[in-house]
Amino acid sequence: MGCSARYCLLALSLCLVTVHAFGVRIMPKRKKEAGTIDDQSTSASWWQAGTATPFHDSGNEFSSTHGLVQTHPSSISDGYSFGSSGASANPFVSTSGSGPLSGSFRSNPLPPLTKSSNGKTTLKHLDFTSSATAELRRNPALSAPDECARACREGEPPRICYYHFTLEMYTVLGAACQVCTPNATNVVWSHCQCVLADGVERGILTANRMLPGPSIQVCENDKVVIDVENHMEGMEVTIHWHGIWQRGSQYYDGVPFVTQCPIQQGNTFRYQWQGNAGTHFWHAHTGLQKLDGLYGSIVVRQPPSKDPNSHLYDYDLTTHVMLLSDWLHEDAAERYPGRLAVNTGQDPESVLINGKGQFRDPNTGFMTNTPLEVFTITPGRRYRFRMINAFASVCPAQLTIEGHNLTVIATDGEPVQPVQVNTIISFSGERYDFVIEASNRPAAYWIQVRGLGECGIKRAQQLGILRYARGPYQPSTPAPTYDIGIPQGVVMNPLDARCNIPRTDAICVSQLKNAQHIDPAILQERPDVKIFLPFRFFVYRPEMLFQPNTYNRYLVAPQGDHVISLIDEISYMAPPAPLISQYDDINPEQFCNGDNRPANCGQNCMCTHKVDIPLNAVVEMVLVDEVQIVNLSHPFHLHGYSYNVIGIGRSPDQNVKKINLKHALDLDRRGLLERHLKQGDLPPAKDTIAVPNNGYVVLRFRATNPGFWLLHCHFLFHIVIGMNVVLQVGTQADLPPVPPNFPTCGDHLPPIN
Ligand SMILES: NCCC(=O)NCCc1ccc(O)c(O)c1
Repeated sequence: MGCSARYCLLALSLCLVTVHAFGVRIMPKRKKEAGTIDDQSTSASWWQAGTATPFHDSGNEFSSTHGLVQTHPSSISDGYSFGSSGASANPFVSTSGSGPLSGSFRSNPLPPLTKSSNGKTTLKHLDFTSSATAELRRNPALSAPDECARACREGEPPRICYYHFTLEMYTVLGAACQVCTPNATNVVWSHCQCVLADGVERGILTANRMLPGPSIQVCENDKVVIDVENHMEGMEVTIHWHGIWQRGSQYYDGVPFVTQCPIQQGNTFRYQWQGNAGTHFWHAHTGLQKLDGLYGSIVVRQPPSKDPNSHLYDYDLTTHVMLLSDWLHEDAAERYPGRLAVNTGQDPESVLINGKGQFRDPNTGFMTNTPLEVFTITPGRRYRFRMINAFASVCPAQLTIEGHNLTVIATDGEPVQPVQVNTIISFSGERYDFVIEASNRPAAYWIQVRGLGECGIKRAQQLGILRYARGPYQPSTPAPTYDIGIPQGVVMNPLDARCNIPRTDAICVSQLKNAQHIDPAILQERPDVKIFLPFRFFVYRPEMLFQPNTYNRYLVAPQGDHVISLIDEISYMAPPAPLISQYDDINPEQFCNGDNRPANCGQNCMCTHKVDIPLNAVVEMVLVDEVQIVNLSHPFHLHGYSYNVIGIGRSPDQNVKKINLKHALDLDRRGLLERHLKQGDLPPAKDTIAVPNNGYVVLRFRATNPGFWLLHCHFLFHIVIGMNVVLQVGTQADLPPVPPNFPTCGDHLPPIN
């Protein structure tokens, strides 16, 4: 079969790649499969006809796909043993280092995972041998990523965990895919730079040529150091560590012009922080870069004795992170400010699970046959999974796993009393940790992630596989489709947000109970500070927006409205220099808030929205949805804190069709805002919460972390049109000093000579 080079390079499952002295020769591995398209040589994508099939190598349980070791060969050899059941070996034992890091250790009876050149076990998709070797060699105090991803033990000394992210413009299905895809002898190339995504070629942005970028997995009290080296042509960047409170490291929160100057092209910026426990993630906070691929997971583990839910699971594996993202087949910038005729709106084409998936072209019906993500479990064991919603679009994500209940044990890094559900709906920026018991028939089961809301139009979804070790690779049931999915059963976080009625079909976030002690001051009747923040869009009339000599920003929403975002009638504009490090360089007139609106600031009032909060105050915030678009609930993320979710609701007044600030204030006056403050109420702690459309949420926190903290809708396109506000907690005097040689920036407007 004279297969064209291009096709074979892409169609990994059909071809063997044999390396000869003269180069790479490509040969058919087996006869063409029924339904396989064998001439897509002109296509930029990796297609097959028919339904989704999990990609796997020829039956070797320890094989990887395209050089990435995706799953643990066996949870026995690769588990963190947190329970009494089952001794486990930690796979991340440094051959040169201090020996076994977990309590129990037994030799691995199975073939080893990929070995890197230094002989360490590596997991490429976690970048556990990082590109940081130079710094690591220079400084023996630093631990490598694979040394830090370990079981955490009380009394064990903390480490300094070092990461190096090289940010670049890169490509899905680029030429790297020619040199390190799996081959006949299953040689695994541990640093394969091939990014497959959903099998559709496009330009992307990457950290270390990976999608998602490197995973940061450490123990509580470890110090995390990340050198971010920006080589994206003509782009500046900051990285935000979503969920990390940055107490004492306020300068490293990664918000452009709030906590730092953006990192210029060619520059390296060193972030340093200590992580609060939980499932978090990192992502670019500049422009639209996050949607083009700049994100990755963060897991800060604890000794089991410190996790109130540790008795519920046996394993907390490094590979059981489930990062969900939405995916376009073009640069995100193509959708901003937005188009009117084709590719309108901002809805994604596709969804990825840990950067993997397949895509069915709605026009041709052809499906790419790139690998699906596979999570391996062993019968009888209980596993902690850590789900991260890294979506950028407005679509909620619905996760369902065939044949398995999900026991939710934490959200946004904070433990909750366990609740059992069958499906989890999450919004951009949220995390849900759940336990799966491998108690079903040993087989392979579908994982379905559906994009809801606006994503229903394109029916964007993705599949993954939950596989029992030594069982079959392929689920025996037909692949769930968008319309005929896995039965949803009990829903975590129902879209209808009907939260103040007893119901058996759903559990709201406000019905979760915190699994930890709550500061009694949080539950006192009157908070020290109460802030009502209504938010909405302002819709421009074209005559106003395109007034000659004016250049106001805008987003073309899905229905063609030209909008900006308002919080308390203000659209956030970043100042020209960072608040935290160059406060005095900023013209005070730049600042504003609801009580201090600039003179003549019209309906599209744009300024640096800043609300001042005294240090240590008990703060209550009421976020009120004045957008009032059915099916659109905005997830608000607060930097620097977790808040307690005191209440979620809608107007109890049947005559009120639409909630607004005035009505919310009235409800509050009449004591009708839902607040769970009774003795024994245990409002859960979160850092990202969806405000139900036409509803409100009541949040509280004690402002013990001084700094400049962004509070914003986590939808990416709403951030860039101003749905943000900065909370300044305390004063400059409460903050640690600016790190030495902290980069500066600002306007350059010298006198004209
Ligand atoms: N009567 C208000 C009309 C309005 O606000 N139109 C905007 C709708 C919108 C904006 C941004 C989005 O991302 C989105 O999905 C929808």
